[in-house]
Amino acid sequence: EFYSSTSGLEQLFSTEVALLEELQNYVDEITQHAEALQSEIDAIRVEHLSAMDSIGGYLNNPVNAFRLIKRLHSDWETFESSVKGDTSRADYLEAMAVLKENLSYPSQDDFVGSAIALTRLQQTYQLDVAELASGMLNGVKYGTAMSWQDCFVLGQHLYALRDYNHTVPWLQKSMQLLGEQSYGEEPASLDFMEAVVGYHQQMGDHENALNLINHVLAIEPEERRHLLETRTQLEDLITDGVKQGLLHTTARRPGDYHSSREFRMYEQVCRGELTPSPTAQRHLRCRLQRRRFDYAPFKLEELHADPPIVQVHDMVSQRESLFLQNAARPRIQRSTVYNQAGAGTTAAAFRTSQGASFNYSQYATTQRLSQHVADLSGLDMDYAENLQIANYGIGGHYEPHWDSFPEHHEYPEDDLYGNRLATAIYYLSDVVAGGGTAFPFLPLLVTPERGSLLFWYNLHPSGDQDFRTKHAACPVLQGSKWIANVWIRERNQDRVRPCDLQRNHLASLHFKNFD
Ligand SMILES: O=C(O)CCC(=O)C(=O)O
Ligand SMILES: [Fe+2]
Repeated sequence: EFYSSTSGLEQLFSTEVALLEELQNYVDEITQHAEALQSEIDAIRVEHLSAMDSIGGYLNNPVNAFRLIKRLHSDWETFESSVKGDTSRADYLEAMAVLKENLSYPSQDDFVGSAIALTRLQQTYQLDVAELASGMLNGVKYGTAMSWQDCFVLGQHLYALRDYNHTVPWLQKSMQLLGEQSYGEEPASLDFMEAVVGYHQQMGDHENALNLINHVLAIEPEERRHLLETRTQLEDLITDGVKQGLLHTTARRPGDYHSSREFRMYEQVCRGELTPSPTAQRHLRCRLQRRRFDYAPFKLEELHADPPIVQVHDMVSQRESLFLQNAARPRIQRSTVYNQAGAGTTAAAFRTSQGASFNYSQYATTQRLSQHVADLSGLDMDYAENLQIANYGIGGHYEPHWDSFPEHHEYPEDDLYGNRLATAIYYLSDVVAGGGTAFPFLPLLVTPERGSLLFWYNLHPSGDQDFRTKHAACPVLQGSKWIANVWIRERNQDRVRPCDLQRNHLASLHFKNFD
């Protein structure tokens, strides 16, 4: 399970704010010092300028003679000692040492995790590297463009992660951006490009290796003659269609879930490319469902007929959503981001593993969440697990899974609850882009809508797992996603879900080992 959270990033952002402030202090101090010295220099220069007309005449003036001697006797010493006595550098380093003890810093895992999240988004939503690097998402400008160094570091890490397919376009982009720099044709830049040729060669990406060599040779044909031999080799490899190198030898194994048909379907559902057929949707209705007492009826939208999946709108108010987010925020902050001294657990994480768990009785709001599900489903909430609140940041996701436990699941000895009969997910936020709940087999994509509730049964009436209910949280492309999960167990629910003695799970068995 890989979640990532925005609350972690907020902590890192404050880290950078503090670092920036300290560095600004330092720069202000040295600027002040430099300005003081500069005005001394200027004054002496003016003096010299007027002396230039006639040095003899100038020095014959006793006042000028005195001033020259006085400057050399004491002023220059003052300048020197003001440089010697400048504590700004030491002050800065000292302040930094203290800051590092107390601030949150990302770990190596966070760095790798954020690089993976970026390529996950690229993969799932088929984003264009050029667009992404320019700070655009789906044609919308979301941030600053990436530098050639950003692209290079990302490429390098993908290389280290052996994700060569993603490495290639990032290195390519990096070199293109480097070529466009004012210093792009300087020897140091060309040396760098030569080194990157090596990466492309290792990966067996002959085309990009050749392009880069040609680029370098066009700028320095004489100095880079040693590349000619490699160029010929590459040309031959391309002509002969030779496939060698890491790109080809480290291809994904056939058993890899990420290259399975099921996973590709999941990604297509996330992108909105795979949707239920009009026939399947024809009988779906929106309706108002009456409630006990005089509560407003549920605004119920049928999303899928068999297995039935409904989304109920306007269940939780904006205020309640924010209350729940704030209640969960301090508790989902995990220690994957730690401070550099290695002492603190204060900092937040890119990954929220399980989110935070709440007893329904803890707050009036959590009680209401439970009551709504009881009213809607008629199920006995005494047999529900604690409420689980989770937050996904950019790239945060949950790959396809069943909420129900498999047939041979080992329940605790004294288990009174049984399998997870039903799932209810409250969406506690809208999501700007991505972050839908995908059911790859149906194939249904549910768009998170703040305040709504998604509900379905994970088990057939026989108690067998309904394998059609496999679902996932698509990666968040933009924004932050908050949900609250309600899982209701199967015990004592017979009044609402009478047990079927027939094993009627054949309809879903096909999806058990799909691919
Ligand atoms: O976040 C979602 O949309 C789905 C979450 C989920 O499936 C789960 O937490 O089990
Ligand atoms: Fe789930």
